[in-house]
Amino acid sequence: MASAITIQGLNHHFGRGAVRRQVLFDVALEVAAGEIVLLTGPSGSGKTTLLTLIGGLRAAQGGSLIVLGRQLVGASALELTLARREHGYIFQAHNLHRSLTATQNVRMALEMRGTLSAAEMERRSRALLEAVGLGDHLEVKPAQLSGGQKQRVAVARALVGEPPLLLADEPTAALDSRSGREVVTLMQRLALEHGCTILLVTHDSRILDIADRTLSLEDGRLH
Ligand SMILES: Nc1ncnc2c1ncn2[C@@H]1O[C@H](COP(=O)(O)OP(=O)(O)OP(=O)(O)O)[C@@H](O)[C@H]1O
Repeated sequence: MASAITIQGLNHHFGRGAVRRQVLFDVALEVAAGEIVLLTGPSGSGKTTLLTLIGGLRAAQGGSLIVLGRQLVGASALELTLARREHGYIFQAHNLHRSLTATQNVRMALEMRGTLSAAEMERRSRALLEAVGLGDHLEVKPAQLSGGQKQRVAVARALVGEPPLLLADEPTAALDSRSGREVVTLMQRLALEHGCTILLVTHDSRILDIADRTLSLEDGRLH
């Protein structure tokens, strides 16, 4: 099967001079297209750092990091921007726009790509919000939604463009067990229906069963 992510010899340091500190050590990882991989590990072990490197949200410093066929080590700012457009990304904090409704928040992910008509973007955004159980909250702004509902809007926004790669950082941390289960089931369905590859950072033992494989990062080393 084709590879979605191939990492070899990836190291990462934060800071300069005397405060320079290494947080990732010689990471090697191969994730096949369509695979669901969970990444666990203690707080501070480097999970978010690794996810943001794979997502092109920070520049990789050395080694080799090939994501959806693009080499991200040494990539220009433009190349990283192009890479980011191919990923769905769900953050720990939902990062919704406060002034936009749920539907507008989801639509934004499609508007950035600029390939669909306004009517089609509206249709897909509404359909996905309905799929995550927010059909009654389409025109509501984030302030009127619960934490779990906001996170479901964020999930809909990440999935609406049917990305080939979904990167999620603790997507269920703020959710009760029922909404957490709904959110991961939705991701799993996307993976099956569209061959989407999923890399998910989690401490949530309730969702470990959705994984094809679980990896552990400890002190910046992958096990
Ligand atoms: N921008 C930064 N500058 C300096 N150090 C950082 C920066 N971001 C993270 N670190 C440090 O790098 C290490 C790894 O952090 P990271 O956020 O990747 O861990 P994590 O495994 O995701 O933790 P958590 O489970 O608590 O979210 C930590 O020691 C952290 O303090």
